[in-house]
Amino acid sequence: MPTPHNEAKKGDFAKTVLMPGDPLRAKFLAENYLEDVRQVNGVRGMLGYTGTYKGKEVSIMGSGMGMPSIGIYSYELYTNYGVENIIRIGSAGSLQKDVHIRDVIIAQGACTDSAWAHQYELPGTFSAISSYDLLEAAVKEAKEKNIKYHVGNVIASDLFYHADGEAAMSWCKMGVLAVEMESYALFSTAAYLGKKALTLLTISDSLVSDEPETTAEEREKTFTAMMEVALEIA
Ligand SMILES: O=P(O)(O)O[C@H]1O[C@H](CO)[C@@H](O)[C@H]1O
Ligand SMILES: O=c1cc[nH]c(=O)[nH]1
Repeated sequence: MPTPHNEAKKGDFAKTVLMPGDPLRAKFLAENYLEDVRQVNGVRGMLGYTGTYKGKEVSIMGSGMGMPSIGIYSYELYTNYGVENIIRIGSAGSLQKDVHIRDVIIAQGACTDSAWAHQYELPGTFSAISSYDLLEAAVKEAKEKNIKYHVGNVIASDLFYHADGEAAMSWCKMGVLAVEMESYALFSTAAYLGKKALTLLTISDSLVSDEPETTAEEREKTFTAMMEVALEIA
């Protein structure tokens, strides 16, 4: 049952796993929101926890940065541990002037500059989308919590530092809300395996305005609106 990247045993993960890129965000969330919490993975420092939230069993585990990393962890959670739903809770850079620092994005779909979907040998382009019931539940919860949120497309990029500084502007023109680095692989893996996935993002910086960006500590500990939506719908 353990994998090269996960030492958890069968039954250690809940049906729903919340996945921040940063394992320390997983630790923060587990320690501050879960009851009866136990660590289930520590391989490579990719911390994973299972506990209860309002009486419901939930797991939280880091995904690491980028599509190869979330591709490994999500595939193993879905196939080896019987996980049904993965909700990514990440940070992202805004690509639209009306998407501000700390706003929440509920990702309806993800574009990519990666070759991720080539492995499926499709006779065309795969549109990676989130699971509608998770999306609908997140929108309902965000409304109830009076959170400032946007629903739409994101770009999952292989590149954080792009040689072409203007590359993001092409996605901006297509109405894409924000840039991050994992959702295309997550949504595609879920589709391929017949599982469910959603991404919630908090805007940490802007590529289109001079709003001051958030610090690493703020990204780890203060993106709680998004985290609470994810916990409620888990
Ligand atoms: O905050 P996380 O979830 O890691 O998400 C974003 O932050 C990392 C880049 O700084 C990438 O993983 C990107 O997708
Ligand atoms: O600009 C950003 C911010 C967070 N994550 C990214 O991938 N890009």
